Amino acid sequence: MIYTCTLNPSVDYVVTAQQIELGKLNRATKTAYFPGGKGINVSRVLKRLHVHNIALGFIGGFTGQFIADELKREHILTDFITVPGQTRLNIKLKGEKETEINGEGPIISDEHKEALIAKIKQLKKGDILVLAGSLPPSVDDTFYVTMMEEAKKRRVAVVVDTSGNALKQAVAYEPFLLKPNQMELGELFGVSIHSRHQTLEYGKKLINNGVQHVIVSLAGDGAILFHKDVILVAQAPKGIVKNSVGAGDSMVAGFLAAYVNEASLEEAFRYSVAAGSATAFSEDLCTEEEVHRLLDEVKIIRMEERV
Ligand SMILES: Nc1ncnc2c1ncn2[C@@H]1O[C@H](COP(=O)(O)OP(=O)(O)OP(=O)(O)O)[C@@H](O)[C@H]1O
Ligand SMILES: O=P(O)(O)OC[C@@]1(O)O[C@H](CO)[C@@H](O)[C@@H]1O
Repeated sequence: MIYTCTLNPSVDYVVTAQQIELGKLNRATKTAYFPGGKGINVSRVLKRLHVHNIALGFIGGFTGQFIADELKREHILTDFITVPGQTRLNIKLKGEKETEINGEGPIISDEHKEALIAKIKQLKKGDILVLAGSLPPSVDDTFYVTMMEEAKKRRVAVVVDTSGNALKQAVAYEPFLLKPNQMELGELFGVSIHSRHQTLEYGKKLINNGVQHVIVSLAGDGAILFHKDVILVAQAPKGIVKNSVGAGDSMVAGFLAAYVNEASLEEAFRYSVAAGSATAFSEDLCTEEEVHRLLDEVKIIRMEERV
């Protein structure tokens, strides 16, 4: 079974306006709410790709209830821990450019943290655990470490899609998959990456440190997959970007969906990039139909060098 874990879910409030001027009254031309948070996005895309999964994490208040209701409506299994306070509302402003304002999230008590660890202790060898997104302010980075330790003891494969210190600490646990974007890859090594050469250098370092698969996402420029035997470079399909929120999460879901269906590494990577781009070209997350439509448009080059 695949478990996604979103410690800090969100309701994504997407506001479209022709012009956004700070300090003025701006009127939206369109508004929409989506259940959000990185792990929840992974769960929603996996389900659309017919892969059963269970969403874990903390939810609270009317916003948390909205997430639970929406996932239920989409027939996604959940095993959330309900906490006092409100799940955050993240604002996604779509004017000429995309601007995001992410909330902080509720306070999580020690009792609720332990309840989540107890759920991780129920996972079994062969399960996959996706740890995705930021941590609420009351949960420190070592919480991901505790979860990874429990997962490792049980030979559960771990996927990590987060940033900052939490991402840095994940490397030592030899995760199955890391999906940093170029900026997050740089942050991992305390550098800022500006060239393909540097992306290759630091991606390879992660593999040499024991990470099994690394996908560095490069937005409209595609992505690079690193594995000990091969490096694959993908060009993203061209299209009109409607919403890049969740594109990276869709990549994670696409890769896992293909992997559990025993696709080759190259096929899984192709599926991953197609899913990322399909989300970028959609208002909400991608649909299976759109992912399949884009598959042939993902151009992959196999690099000769081994890591
Ligand atoms: N402009 C675009 N055109 C085509 N594909 C895109 C575009 N932007 C994103 N994608 C697709 O989505 C994938 C992930 O994008 P990106 O690198 O922006 O992820 P991210 O930074 O993790 O995003 P997020 O945190 O918003 O989910 C890319 O590898 C690509 O396949
Ligand atoms: O604040 P975090 O946890 O880093 O990111 C949260 C978030 O921006 O990520 C998802 C897109 O990847 C959105 O659904 C959500 O609002």
